[in-house]
Amino acid sequence: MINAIDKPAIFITPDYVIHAVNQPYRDTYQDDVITGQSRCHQISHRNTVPCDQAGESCPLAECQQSGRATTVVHNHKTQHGDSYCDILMKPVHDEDGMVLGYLEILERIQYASSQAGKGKLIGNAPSFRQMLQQISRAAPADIAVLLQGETGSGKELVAQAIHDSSKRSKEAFVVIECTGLTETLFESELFGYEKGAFTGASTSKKGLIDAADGGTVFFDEIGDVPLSMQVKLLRLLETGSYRPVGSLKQRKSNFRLVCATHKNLKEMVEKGLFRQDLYYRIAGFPILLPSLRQRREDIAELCHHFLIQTGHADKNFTRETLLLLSRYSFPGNIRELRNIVEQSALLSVDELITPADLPMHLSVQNTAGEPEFTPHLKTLDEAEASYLSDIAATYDGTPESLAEVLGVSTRTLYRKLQRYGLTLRKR
Ligand SMILES: Nc1ncnc2c1ncn2[C@@H]1O[C@H](COP(=O)(O)OP(=O)(O)OP(=O)(O)O)[C@@H](O)[C@H]1O
Repeated sequence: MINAIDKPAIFITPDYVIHAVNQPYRDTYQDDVITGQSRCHQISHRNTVPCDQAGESCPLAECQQSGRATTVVHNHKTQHGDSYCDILMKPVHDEDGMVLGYLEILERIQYASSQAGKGKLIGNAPSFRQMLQQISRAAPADIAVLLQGETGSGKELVAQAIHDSSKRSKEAFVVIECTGLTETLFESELFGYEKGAFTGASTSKKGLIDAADGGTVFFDEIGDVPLSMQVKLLRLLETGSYRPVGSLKQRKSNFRLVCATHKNLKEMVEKGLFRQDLYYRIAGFPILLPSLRQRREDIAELCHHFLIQTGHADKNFTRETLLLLSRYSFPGNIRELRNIVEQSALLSVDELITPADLPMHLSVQNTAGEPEFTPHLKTLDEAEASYLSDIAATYDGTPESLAEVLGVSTRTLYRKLQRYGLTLRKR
């Protein structure tokens, strides 16, 4: 059975011992597996103890507890260095329904990494990993995804990652920037036009929707589409058909929809600024992107990443500089951090980037009494509480849909909310 799977796969017993392994698994991990002896955590994490004793959730334990298949994103030590893997763990039963062991299938997540310079999306914080898990769930399906997050938090990068790991990845990824689109521009840009449709239309032109046929359309800042255009957008999304300006013929386009916004669309719906029907059409699978403030522990690695990306790989931030950065609020999120890194690298006279090289509003922060930069580490409970608190305040869907996205039962969700004294935002 294992050999018929084209992804890395193993069969393990409840004591974590690997009893069968396929070739893709052997090709992925550096350490040799001795079947009947090696344990999964030794091979994938080089840990002597199971993952749940080393600060990560253990899919085997979860699977044992629930008796059902479970999924989790882990950071594994592979031939390619540290690599995020999307893990599927399934119980395997004998003819009498007794559990024989567990089948673990792994899929490497190519678009993200915990290490600078190794992927497009860099991060390691719990909220970042939660996001990766949601991306991995949503990407292979054709469901409409709504990305919600502050400006500069990586929405476009995530949209691209969803496209790249979908079955449409070989087709076009078309970005439509909705901010500032007038009604005329909206129609001509999206749907195209026929020759002579309006003054200046000396030739016909295909629209972006046509270019996206077979691929993905990313509507950035969907909350900025004025009400008058929302109805046209809804018709396009409902039927997949549209009419180029000046044409009598309907055309069809088959695309996957990903939208992004930094606005609270649900609140806009309540105020009558955004159509409810359009909202439900675009919010098939909402994903909340953490702000940089919610993942401060990633700042040091992101700094390193941007030094490499901007051609300053030979430079380093001093601990004091990292400390100042770790205490800043980053209203512009990762985009702002990237700009700060590039600017301060250019200003530094040698390979060490010091507080004096930071923009003024950062370098004047008082760091007295804070001797060393230490990454902002949280306990797992604190991380869960802060993640749930953010979600509880902003999630727009039903408790059932939220529980499904989070991969827990509705009862578990309510139990956790109660534990941290949280209530879901009123819908
Ligand atoms: N996790 C990440 N790792 C590395 N770079 C990132 C990450 N997230 C975002 N970036 C970088 O930060 C910048 C801003 O990202 P992006 O444009 O995707 O944000 P956005 O949320 O779409 O912004 P806006 O709301 O302004 O449209 C880009 O340069 C992007 O490459």
